[in-house]
Amino acid sequence: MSDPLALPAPAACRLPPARAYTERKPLKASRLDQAAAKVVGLVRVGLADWSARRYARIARRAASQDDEMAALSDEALRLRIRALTATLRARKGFRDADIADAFALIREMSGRVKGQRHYGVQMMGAAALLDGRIAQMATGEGKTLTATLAAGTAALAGLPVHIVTVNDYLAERDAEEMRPLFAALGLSVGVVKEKQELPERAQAYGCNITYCTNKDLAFDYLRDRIALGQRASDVRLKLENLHAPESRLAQLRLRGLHFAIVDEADSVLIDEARTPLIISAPAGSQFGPEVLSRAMEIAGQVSTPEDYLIDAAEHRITLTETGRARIADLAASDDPGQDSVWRGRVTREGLVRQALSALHLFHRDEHYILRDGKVVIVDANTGRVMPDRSWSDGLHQMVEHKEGCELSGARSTLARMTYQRFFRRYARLSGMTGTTRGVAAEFWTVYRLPVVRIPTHRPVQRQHLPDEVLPDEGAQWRRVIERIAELHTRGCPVLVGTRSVAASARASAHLTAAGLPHTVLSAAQDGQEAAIVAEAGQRGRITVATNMAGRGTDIKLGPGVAERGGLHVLMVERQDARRIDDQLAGRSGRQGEPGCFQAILSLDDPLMEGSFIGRGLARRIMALLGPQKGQAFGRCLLRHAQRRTERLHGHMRADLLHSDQMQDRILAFAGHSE
Ligand SMILES: Nc1ncnc2c1ncn2[C@@H]1O[C@H](COP(=O)(O)OP(=O)(O)OP(=O)(O)O)[C@@H](O)[C@H]1O
Repeated sequence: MSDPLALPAPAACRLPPARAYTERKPLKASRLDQAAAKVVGLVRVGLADWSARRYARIARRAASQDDEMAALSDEALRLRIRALTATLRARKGFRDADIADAFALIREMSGRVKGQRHYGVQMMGAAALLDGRIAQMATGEGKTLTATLAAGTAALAGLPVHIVTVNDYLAERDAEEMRPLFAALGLSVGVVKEKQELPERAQAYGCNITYCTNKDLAFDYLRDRIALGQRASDVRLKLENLHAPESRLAQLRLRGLHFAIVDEADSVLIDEARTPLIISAPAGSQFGPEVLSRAMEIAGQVSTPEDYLIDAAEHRITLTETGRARIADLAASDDPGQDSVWRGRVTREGLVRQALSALHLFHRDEHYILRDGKVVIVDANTGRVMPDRSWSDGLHQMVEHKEGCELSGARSTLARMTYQRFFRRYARLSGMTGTTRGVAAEFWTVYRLPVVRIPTHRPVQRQHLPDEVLPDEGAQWRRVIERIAELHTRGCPVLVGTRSVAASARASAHLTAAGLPHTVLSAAQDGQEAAIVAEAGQRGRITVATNMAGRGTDIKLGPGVAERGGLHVLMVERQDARRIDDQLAGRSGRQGEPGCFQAILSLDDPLMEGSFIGRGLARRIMALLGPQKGQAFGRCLLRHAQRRTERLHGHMRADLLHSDQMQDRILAFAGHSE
């Protein structure tokens, strides 16, 4: 970057500070510790967090230097940055006065290089990040720019910083957007991308500041752990590195876990924490198509609820005793030779369970798409494809078989862990999010992260219209199309939010039938993402998007759009958590701009599947209650279904963490706190 303000001594990658592979010791996992943390967590959430006052003081102190900073020549500003770097490196920890000085300098530099000066509330948020907290800042408040203050200060102090986002698109976008500012501060910026090999990754992590996704980061750490082996102590690693140039450290991607700023922290640390991270390697044996066909056949001959139970919410199939006996009979009957695969109970039942899962739990255009004859998983949280991931324990091959695709090789697990356990290993962890609704206590119990609410820069102008609940999908789409047509005529851009590729396709079909021009953004169209997002705020645009566009995307309003009420976000399916609804709403009304959020839903909503009341009965009650009370009843039902899913997911995370902690005892190698 040939930036006129860039420091001459430059963007070179620095050596890791003191420790060779820094990471924090695992948290204590005894029941007593956990119970105590739960109580503290609840108390913390209940009490006002006074630390926000301290952050406000830091912000004021930084702002008081504005005139002095503005008067500095570019050269004088560079000298001040050098002096500050020396001060920060000489100290242990961050003092408020130093933080204020750093913020004042970075803010001034940002104004000169990018034309964007950090607001006071952004400095408050950044101070919270440096203090190891979750800064709760409303959607659109500029968290990307906020992170630069904390990351810049920590990096000047010599800490390698990881800025963690939810997807490749955001990691790359944010890195490119902020690179000129960091370059001007003399800091190097690396981006970790999905397809990179080890040297490129190591180089990106070797920079002062690294933008990456939570998936890449956690998998790279897992791979490092495999390379390091069990119980490789820090001292031993340093010694090895001194004496043997080709030591294990040279095979590592990361430089340890020093300081992480997790953007969209609720998505990364809470929602994604339900899925374990597994590194696998090609396994020796694999079942051929005949065995998979036979499993599918048997799966077609058993029935629910006598033989098996489907738990759609937990994505689990449970065989009943009757089912087990039936499967044994079926497997034995047509197979007089008794192929050895079918003789063992565990293998036999495992195969049929996977076949049942492939048939009843994993649906095309929802959980996966077909691309170039391959099954490509769609991440339920981000709505994005994950081309290099596969389901474990033979499920992936079963789904491939169901779809008639060529079978990929079977894989066996090499290492496994959870996001909870991974992020807890950071010496300094912090995060930013638009909402912590319902999960603030969990941030504390699981990660020891307190939440601090940061005020908005300008008052929020977004209008929330009351939810409308229609009895069925047909009525819902008639109403949705009517509303979109009305907004389109007014020139208002509309973002229609769905939960799956299939729902987006349905929305698109309805819009086409109504003659409304629109664009679809989903896992199937991820290549054109930037272009679609850039256009979504223009006059009269209609964009249909899965939750791919529900987080982080910054839709800029075109000329004349603010006068027409800004972007109108229309949600047609409730999400698994209220927080995710809030995030979708937050695509409009950013930075104090006008905007509107509305949900038009139906009792056919996928969330209603596990509801205590059947859809038919719910429709009858709604009709009986009349328009107004019926609406209130419908809204109540859907909220209840959402809360049920939130609770269920909470239990799943707790279970996963518990089993992970058990494993930790076996797999852990010595990590040392700072
Ligand atoms: N200090 C500032 N001065 C001018 N513009 C700013 C400032 N801070 C942020 N912005 C602008 O505000 C918009 C929103 O920023 P950004 O996308 O970082 O918000 P966010 O808080 O991350 O949103 P979300 O919660 O949706 O992820 C961007 O267009 C950004 O350029």
